[in-house]
This record gives sequence, C-alpha cells and structure tokens, in this order.
Amino acid sequence: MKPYQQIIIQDCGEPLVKIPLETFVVETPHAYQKLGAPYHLSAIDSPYYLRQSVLERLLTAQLLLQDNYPNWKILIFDAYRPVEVQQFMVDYSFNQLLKERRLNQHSLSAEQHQSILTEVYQFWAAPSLDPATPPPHSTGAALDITLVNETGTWVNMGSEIDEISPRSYPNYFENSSDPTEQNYHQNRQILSKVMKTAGFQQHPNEWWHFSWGDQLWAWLTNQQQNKTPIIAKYGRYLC
Ligand SMILES: C[C@@H](N)C(=O)N[C@H](C)C(=O)O
Ligand SMILES: [Zn+2]
Repeated sequence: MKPYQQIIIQDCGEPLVKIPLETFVVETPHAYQKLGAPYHLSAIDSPYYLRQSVLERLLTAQLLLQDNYPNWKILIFDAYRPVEVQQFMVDYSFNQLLKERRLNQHSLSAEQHQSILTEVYQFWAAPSLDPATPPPHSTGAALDITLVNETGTWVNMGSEIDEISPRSYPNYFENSSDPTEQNYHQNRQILSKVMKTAGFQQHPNEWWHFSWGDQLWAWLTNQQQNKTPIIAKYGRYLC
C-alpha cells in the first residue's frame, strides 16, 4: 500500500462531466483505446470525463497558461479511467517491459516477476476495487496532460508520457548543463506552474500527472502544510 492510500475519502458526490474537447487538444484515437483497452465494460465509456470542480480548475490552468503563452493549449492525454482499463494498462505495461528485456513471462522467477511489477507500480496505480484505495484516475480527479504550442505542435518535455524510467520524474533535467535538456525542464515547469497555481498537485514520479481532490492530492497537500490534515473529496466514481 502507498502512503497516500491511507487518506480517508469522503466522496462529495459531485458528478463526472464531459470535458469540452473543443476547448482543449486531444489525441484521436485515444492512446489506450488504440491499444484495445476495454472501455466498453464501463458505463462511462470515454476517458474524456472529469469531476466538475476538477474541470473548472483545468479551465483556469489553461487561462493562466494563455496569459503568458497566447494560443498554447493543454493536451489531455487521459482523464477518467475505469478500473478495468487500469488493469489492462498495468498488464500492458508489464508485458511491454518483458518485451523490451526479451524476457518470457513463463520463465520468470517469482522474484523477477515481483521486481518488474514493482517497477510498473512506480508509475501505475494498482487496479484496486477496494473503495478505500481507488486508482486515482477512476475517481475522475486525475489527469495526464502535456502542452501544445501556437502551431499545434507538442511541446517537448524530454520523455514520452507513460515512459517507465527516471526521465519521467518531473525534475529529472533540472541540473542538466545541456541547453536542450534545460529547455525540457523549463517546459515541464511551465506546465506544473499553471497546474499548481490552479490548485492541482503533481505526481512525484510523473511530469504529466496532476490531480485535485483525490487521496494523492490530499496526502501531498498535508505534507506541504502544517494545518489540520485534509481528506480526499473523491473516491472511485460509481455511476
Ligand atoms: C502512468 C500514468 N498514465 C498514470 O496515470 N499513473 C498514475 C499514478 C495512475 O495510474 O493513477
Ligand atoms: Zn495519470
């Protein structure tokens, strides 16, 4: 269990709302739908939903971005994710690591299996159905995003979304003396600054993952302030 999963959840009952796709940028087809992720098993069969207040904050973040970078936009890579899709992506990522390392699942020792799973879980939440430990995206409070510039080109952050490697850590390029890598860091800073100003918290291992109101958000907020601890506003979204 991760420390943030001990945070108590008191779901405020806010609805999941459709993201106005014309206001942001999205990839079509969606990356996980392209892989065959089973959205059809969920009553909400699209990733482009968020809790109402989370969407409002995302709109604020994009306005803040455009104060300094007119015509830049937030690209929504992923938002609401049913637990079935979380399971599919954990399995997919595990199998990708095996492929990259030319390993065969059936000849793995128990230790090897556990060690690869631990790597996957550094970046993916467990597909838990326990109401006390929902995967962040299944609450409708988390989203994976990047930026596109005025020409519609993805701003270069120096690594791919979902890459299982230290390059995904938000400050990975912070102390680099290479100008290109310094630029990646600046780009990541632009993204995290507008999101944090709008109230979001960022996943410690992922430059692209932000949330508002879920357990990780509450846990990180409590770490940063010496006030009465807060609890999570959103649990797994139940239709
Ligand atoms: C890996 C990425 N797409 C992601 O969403 N990670 C977080 C931690 C999650 O699975 O909730
Ligand atoms: Zn995420």
